Amino acid sequence: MKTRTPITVITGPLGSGKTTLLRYILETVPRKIAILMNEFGEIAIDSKVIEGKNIQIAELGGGCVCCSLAGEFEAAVEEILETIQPDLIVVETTGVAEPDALVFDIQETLNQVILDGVITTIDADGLVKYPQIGHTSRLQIEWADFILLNKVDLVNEEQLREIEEKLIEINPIAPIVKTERCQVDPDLLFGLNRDRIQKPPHHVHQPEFDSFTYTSDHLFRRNRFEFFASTLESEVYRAKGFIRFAEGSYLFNCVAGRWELEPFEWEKTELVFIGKQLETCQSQIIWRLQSCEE
Ligand SMILES: Nc1nc2c(ncn2[C@@H]2O[C@H](COP(=O)(O)OP(=O)(O)OP(=O)(O)O)[C@@H](O)[C@H]2O)c(=O)[nH]1
Repeated sequence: MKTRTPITVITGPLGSGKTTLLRYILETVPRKIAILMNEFGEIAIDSKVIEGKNIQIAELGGGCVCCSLAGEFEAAVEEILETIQPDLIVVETTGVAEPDALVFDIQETLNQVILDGVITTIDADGLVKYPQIGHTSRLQIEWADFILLNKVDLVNEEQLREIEEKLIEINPIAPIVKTERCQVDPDLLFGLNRDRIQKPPHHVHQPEFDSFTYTSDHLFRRNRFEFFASTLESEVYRAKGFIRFAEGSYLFNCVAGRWELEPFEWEKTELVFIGKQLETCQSQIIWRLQSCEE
């Protein structure tokens, strides 16, 4: 009998560290891994960030894997199995995806694979700034087999304890490991052998976030862009993408008001902004970006 290929699902709120975890797994786990990515926003940033490392990535288009892409997901898994025959498949969902429909799909409809586990990354800093755990994040925590309580470098012991209590209240069975930049013993992440069976989801998911993109072939003035990032409109919870200055190009990441730039080769500026009620500030943001261009 043919063995089933294990699938690991990485989920977690916007900007909590899913791509950071994936990059870390790819650096540390010496197995043939195929990646399936589903991103929110018209331009796929995350798949570009992890590309080029001799790994196979399949992108699921601009929709949410938990709602509109079920058929596409199944087709992508089948294609990966046929063409790559990986040791394992890792799925990174969007921060706004609810994992229940996906888990149900993997467990019930895909008989060549087996769900190894759901790993949820949690942004400790984000939860200190926005302590209310919304419906989607709650499901991401509830369905986790393993939780990375990430960004511990940005909060204090007391805050960490409070967050941990909230997580245990929602999910008393998943182990919680506290991490900085998702650095965890990779052996803990695989072989979880999930045995909880997902009931058919009653899915009424309507993502509360929206997004828009900005692309440009111009170079940006770094000092102006840094000012722009530091004063980014509070409607934007998450921004990411590539930015080109005269001295080189960078990966830009911004979550809950905190931003960073990491050197990254890319030929044009491509930015995605994700937040709530973005229509109120979109034209202002675009105007401010244009005034950062050389
Ligand atoms: N200070 C700090 N920053 C972190 C940590 N983990 C991740 N980050 C940063 O947080 C930002 C978002 O991380 P990502 O891994 O891109 O988050 P994500 O969950 O993939 O984001 P989405 O796919 O947009 O939901 C990046 O700037 C990371 O470098 C951490 O432990 N500490």
